[in-house]
Amino acid sequence: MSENETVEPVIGLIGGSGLYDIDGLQDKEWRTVETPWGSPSDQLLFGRLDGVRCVFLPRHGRGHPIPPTKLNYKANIAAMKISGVTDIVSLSAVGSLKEELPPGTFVVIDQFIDRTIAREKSFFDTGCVAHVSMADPLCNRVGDTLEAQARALGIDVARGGTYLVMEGPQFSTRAESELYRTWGCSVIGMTNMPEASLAREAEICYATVAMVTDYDCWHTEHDNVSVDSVVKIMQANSAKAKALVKAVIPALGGSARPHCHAGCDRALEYAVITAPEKRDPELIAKLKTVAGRVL
Ligand SMILES: CSC[C@H]1O[C@H](OP(=O)(O)O)[C@H](O)[C@@H]1O
Ligand SMILES: Nc1ncnc2[nH]cnc12
Repeated sequence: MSENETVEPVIGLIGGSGLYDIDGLQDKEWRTVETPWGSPSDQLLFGRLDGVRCVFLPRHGRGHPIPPTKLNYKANIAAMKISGVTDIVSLSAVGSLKEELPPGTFVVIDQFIDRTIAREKSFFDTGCVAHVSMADPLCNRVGDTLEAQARALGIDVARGGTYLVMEGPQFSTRAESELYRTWGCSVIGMTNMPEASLAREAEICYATVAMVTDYDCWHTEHDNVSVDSVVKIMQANSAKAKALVKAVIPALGGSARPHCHAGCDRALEYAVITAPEKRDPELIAKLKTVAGRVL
């Protein structure tokens, strides 16, 4: 895409715990999308909202059969790219690491600390090496829209904050929770990395609405996190989450837009370092589905 070209936005939504479908889409159709990295968590739900094309993926699959470590993050992001998605909104349940972020708050985060240890983190590999910038790991343009729409709906929203990504599936020990608090982290969850870094490699804008469901296990006046409490709060939040999705899709996709001013859609511009004659043709063929613009 040249500097002056515009892009027709297609909005991707990745629904986390408690969000396995979305209402109000027109021309809804669940479709199987295969990728060179295997199958995504489930079929993808294609549809339109106010004329804007959107694609929904339940991150853990419908019925939540897949744990955070076993998610095929590469297939999930590749399936979004293959489906033409330009902007991803991740909707995720998180624990709060700050007193001032009580359950029910929506946090439009702006940073990650990635403590995961058992996940494949890059589409690139031996035979084609690339290093993208993750200094600003979330798309500010999409984040601004999420914040503005949430405020307009009267949702309690905080802008900015660091999401600590833990491996799981067990929740944190109290010592870990306290440690992450001393690091200044705002919220904790198990899924948004490497999802966000793979979206960056695929040049898809990516932002997260982290929906606080609990105070993890550090707060002396609140119960320790449990699945039961997460699900209860997600159910209580679901009307707000649905309203936000309905508002954000037309706000992000209402008209053709130029390049993302945050630069996410050109993240690979100077990232590939492997000399053309040293590239592995088999890997390049796979990579063309996500990084075709620069290969
Ligand atoms: C069911 S509580 C733990 C679970 O919830 C969050 O998932 P998601 O980010 O997909 O909403 C958290 O990261 C854990 O995977
Ligand atoms: N306290 C917590 N830790 C990790 N993931 C979560 N998802 C929701 N609450 C969480």
